[in-house]
Amino acid sequence: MTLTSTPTTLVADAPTLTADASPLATAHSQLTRVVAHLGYDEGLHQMLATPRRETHVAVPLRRDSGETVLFHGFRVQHNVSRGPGKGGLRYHPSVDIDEVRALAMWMTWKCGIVDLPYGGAKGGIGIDPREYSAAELERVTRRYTSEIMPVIGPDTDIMAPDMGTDAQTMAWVMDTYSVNRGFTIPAVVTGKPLAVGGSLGRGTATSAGIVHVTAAALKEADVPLSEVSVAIQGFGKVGGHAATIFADRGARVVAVSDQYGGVRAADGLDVPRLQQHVEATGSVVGFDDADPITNAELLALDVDVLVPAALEGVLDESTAPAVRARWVVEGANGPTTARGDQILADNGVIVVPDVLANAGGVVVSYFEWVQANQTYWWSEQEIAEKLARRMSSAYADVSALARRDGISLRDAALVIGVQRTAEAHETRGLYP
Ligand SMILES: NC(=O)C1=CN([C@@H]2O[C@H](COP(=O)(O)OP(=O)(O)OC[C@H]3O[C@@H](n4cnc5c(N)ncnc54)[C@H](OP(=O)(O)O)[C@@H]3O)[C@@H](O)[C@H]2O)C=CC1
Ligand SMILES: O=C(O)CCC(=O)C(=O)O
Repeated sequence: MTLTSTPTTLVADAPTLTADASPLATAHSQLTRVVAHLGYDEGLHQMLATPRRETHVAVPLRRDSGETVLFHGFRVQHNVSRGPGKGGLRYHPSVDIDEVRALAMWMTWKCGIVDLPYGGAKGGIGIDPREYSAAELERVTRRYTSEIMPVIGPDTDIMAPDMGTDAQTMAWVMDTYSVNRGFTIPAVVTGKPLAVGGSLGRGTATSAGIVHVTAAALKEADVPLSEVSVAIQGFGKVGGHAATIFADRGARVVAVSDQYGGVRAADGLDVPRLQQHVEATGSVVGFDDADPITNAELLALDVDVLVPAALEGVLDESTAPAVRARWVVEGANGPTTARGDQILADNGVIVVPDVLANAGGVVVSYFEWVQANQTYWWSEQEIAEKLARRMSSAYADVSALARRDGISLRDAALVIGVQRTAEAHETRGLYP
């Protein structure tokens, strides 16, 4: 398991979530706006707002100590009109059915925006993975997979890593599913290790996509990527690789954070050295040649680009007014609440929305699934080129629609995702 255990000297930063930050409230409010823009009736609105299927399972764990603990696990298939459900599996203490519903809905729109033959799904377990050994996490993952076996599969619902899970987690899911079916079925999950049919480029795909859309947004203002400063909240699979790729492309990464706090260096952080520090200590906190900052301070830094790449709801009515970045590129799912979004728009901040900005992950997941189904693998360069084309084309479509209709990039992205989903419903004859 690559997740490090909690360093004993670190104290988690105060959570920034406030009352209007519920992910499901945010997702519903976004859908309501877009349905009004598209002029859909209430029946279609309700169909789009309601998950097709929700699975709630009890996941008991016998701890290494012999004690038994129980977790709640979920898998929500929000929509399957365009193809199988697709979306990550999250391990985090805040996971509950409403959060998973919101994340599943965002997956539906995301897959529509980048035109993948998928619907949207998401799963999660309310567990803090840092508190459990690798053996315990393996048992939890295998039990969860056994419980949801009837509703997942390479043609029905395909999982991938999200917060708190990784390639190893996907290998356990794949193995449990395959052993139960009697033969190896690599296409039941994506984001798995190369040794069991993973794809080159999946580990960095979400972050690479974030950098592609950032470059595209900057280009519209004639600003080169090599001239901007960037602050990134979250230094996990998405934020950590994004820091590396931004730095490799010449941008100045001036601040990063994790759940314990952040670090800042006005001239730019030495990202490779920072990665080594995190591998050794489990946190960005304590990195030398940098000043400590809190997560709240990071969100308010005077930078060109702010990338929230951790939790939902961090840019809300209390934090959004302090944002000084000109661009917010949403690496996380749902980092901005409806009120936060309005405040950013009023202040002239350009928001590249999650469903577009972080879609690189699911795009390369799709490539992984295609490769697994055809049992023929592509080179890293082929994948990088296909990803770049898909992200550039999605950004261009969204930006053109935003200009044409005089709406935000978020609304334009959601209009495309929602419209493609509704069209599939109606064409299949499922629309009542
Ligand atoms: N992985 C993927 O391919 C994709 C992920 N996403 C989204 O990106 C976001 C991050 O996912 P991912 O990088 O995979 O998850 P990881 O678990 O790999 O990393 C999460 C990061 O967020 C940090 N974090 C957790 N809580 C807080 C907090 N309260 N304040 C600040 N930072 C915090 C973690 O800190 P610490 O290390 O200290 O725990 C860690 O650095 C999520 O919203 C996810 O849904 C979206 C598309 C695809
Ligand atoms: O790669 C995938 O299938 C989905 C990743 C994910 O969970 C997300 O995009 O939010």
